[in-house]
This record gives sequence, C-alpha cells and structure tokens, in this order.
Amino acid sequence: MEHPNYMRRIRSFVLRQGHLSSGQERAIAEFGEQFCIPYQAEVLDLNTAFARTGPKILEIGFGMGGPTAEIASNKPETDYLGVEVHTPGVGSLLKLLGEQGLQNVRIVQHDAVEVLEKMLAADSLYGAHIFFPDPWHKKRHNKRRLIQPDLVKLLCSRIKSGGYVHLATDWEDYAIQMLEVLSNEPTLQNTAETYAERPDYRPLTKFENRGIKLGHGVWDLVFRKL
Ligand SMILES: C[S@@+](CC[C@H](N)C(=O)[O-])C[C@H]1O[C@@H](n2cnc3c(N)ncnc32)[C@H](O)[C@@H]1O
Repeated sequence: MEHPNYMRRIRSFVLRQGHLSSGQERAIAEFGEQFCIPYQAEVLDLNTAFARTGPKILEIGFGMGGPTAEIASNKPETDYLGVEVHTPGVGSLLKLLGEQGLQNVRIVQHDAVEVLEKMLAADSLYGAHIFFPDPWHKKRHNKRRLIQPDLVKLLCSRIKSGGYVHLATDWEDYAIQMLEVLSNEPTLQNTAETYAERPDYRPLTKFENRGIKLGHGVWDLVFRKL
C-alpha cells in the first residue's frame, strides 16, 4: 500500500509538471531559452532582461497565458514578467509568444513569493497583475489564499510610487478579502469606491466566462501605489 506522504509528493510533482501537449513541449524546446529567465536568489536587472528601459509589469500566475499574450500584444511599449509554476502553462504562453512574435514578455517558472523576495528589486515595477489567483474560494480556506497582508506588503515594496496593483476574482468571498487586504495596506490607495470597472486592457478569461455562466460576478480591484 502506498504511503500517503509519498502520494502527496507525487501529486504535487504531477501538478507542477502537468501533462505537456506536444505543442507545449515543442514551444519549450524552441522558445524556452529566448523568453524564460531561470530563477536565481539574486536581484535581476529587469532592463537587461528585456534589453530596454520602460515600464515593467509583474503578472503572478498567468495560467495558460492567453490574457498575458493579449495584453502584451496590445501594449508593445510595456514589458511583462510572468511568473507561473505550472509547466503546461509556461509551454502554452511560450507557444503564443513564438507564434505572435511578441518580444515584451519574459517568464520565470518559480514560486512568485520567492521571486518577489529574491529576484525583484525595490521600486523596480510599474505594476502587478494577479487575475483569478488560486482555487481557495471557500471562506475556511482564506489562510491558504495568495492574497494576504504580508504578500501584498512585499509586492508593494517592489512597485514604484505612482504604479498600480490590479487583482481580479470571480469569487465574492475572495473579492471581499482582497478589498480588505488592499485597503489595509498603507502604501496603496483605491482608484474606485470599492471594486473597479474592468480596465479595457484585461480581456475576458476562460475563468471569467465560466464564472459568468455559473451566474457569478467578477470583481476587479485597482489600487494606486502611493
Ligand atoms: C486559477 S489560475 C488563473 C490563471 C490566469 N491568471 C487566468 O486568469 O486565466 C491560477 C494560476 O496561478 C498559479 N499560481 C498560484 N500560486 C502561484 C505562486 N505562488 N507562484 C506562481 N504561480 C502561482 C497557478 O499555477 C495557476 O496557474
């Protein structure tokens, strides 16, 4: 009989590696070196990584990367650093970058908290996107959620004054937690009374469409860094 801890380790490995389609595998082989930056426990010079100066936006958990590629394609003057742990997602975004010839996206495949702690300098970002961050939508799971005061404080320390944090979720209870956490961060100011209108640059995701079909709302939060 298998040991439960052994099963848990295997499961987390499978979740991280996932099942790669042949297209994703090819994209990793063909474009991985061009667009992926290996995780390092030292500060990354973002202007060197993108080979130009200009605003840098961090996206945490880009999933399959469809919205990331769409936003990057619509805003070629801005650079996007996507951080994702899931290998098929990395393969999928690489495929889109290769197919569309996008030059303004780089990927780090690693835990975003460590990337924020070790790789990103203070005041190095113009903004951060975290869309539909994790599956912990039940109230009793709120401690497992990514959006917590410490993470938001760390994130804000990496964002320049005048920059922004944009979160979105299709779970109302999570939206309430996001609003509370962002509102309590002293270096942030809400751009709306409570929730914001979806900014034009954020396309509808499959998660959002799923939520809409289930009759859920979608909540965007856009806060300015003071
Ligand atoms: C529910 S999906 C949403 C994907 C995408 N943002 C979208 O809207 O389609 C959440 C993603 O965040 C990633 N993720 C969650 N926590 C993360 C972390 N600490 N570091 C990097 N990626 C993370 C997961 O692997 C997953 O792909």
